[in-house]
Amino acid sequence: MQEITTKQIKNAKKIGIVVADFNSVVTNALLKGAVQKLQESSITSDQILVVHVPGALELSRIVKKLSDSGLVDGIIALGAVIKGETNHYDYVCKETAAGLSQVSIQGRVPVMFGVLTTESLAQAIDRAGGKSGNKGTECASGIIQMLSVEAQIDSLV
Ligand SMILES: Nc1c(NC[C@H](O)[C@H](O)[C@H](O)CO)[nH]c(=O)[nH]c1=O
Ligand SMILES: CC(=O)[C@@H](O)COP(=O)(O)O
Repeated sequence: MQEITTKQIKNAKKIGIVVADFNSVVTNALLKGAVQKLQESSITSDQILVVHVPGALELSRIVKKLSDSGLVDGIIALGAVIKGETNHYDYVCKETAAGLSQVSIQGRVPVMFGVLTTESLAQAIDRAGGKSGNKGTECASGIIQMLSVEAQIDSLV
């Protein structure tokens, strides 16, 4: 049985991080966690490109543009969608998830879904470096794994 396992990425890869500024107290914490984890994985600052967008709904368009550009080898999309009084939350969550998933599956590079979708600000804070971890850190680990796995598959072709 041949198994493709997670390894450090070999070649100098560039990672794009597209971050929504809506709920920036939370999304900046996600960004910090992602950058810190990438640097712990030997990714230098020169290999990281950070792009800001207004809100979660704008992530998909810019992630696709960045994916198509050839500037990066993988992308982390970060956002924080927090439920309000109306059902607008449902639309923002659904369309953001669908858009990013489409870009990841059909686009040039893998995209990690680092968009929190929570019932409250407290829940979001817990997941941006609080007691429930940091979704940005998780996505940084994930993109490293994806780049390694994809490179290993390519080497078998
Ligand atoms: N309510 C949240 C939003 N709403 C804004 C949308 O994402 C979008 O920017 C607007 O509809 C204009 O197109 N965005 C978040 O990221 N988080 C929210 O909680
Ligand atoms: C997720 C949202 O769009 C939300 O913040 C909007 O708040 P509201 O439903 O109270 O208008």
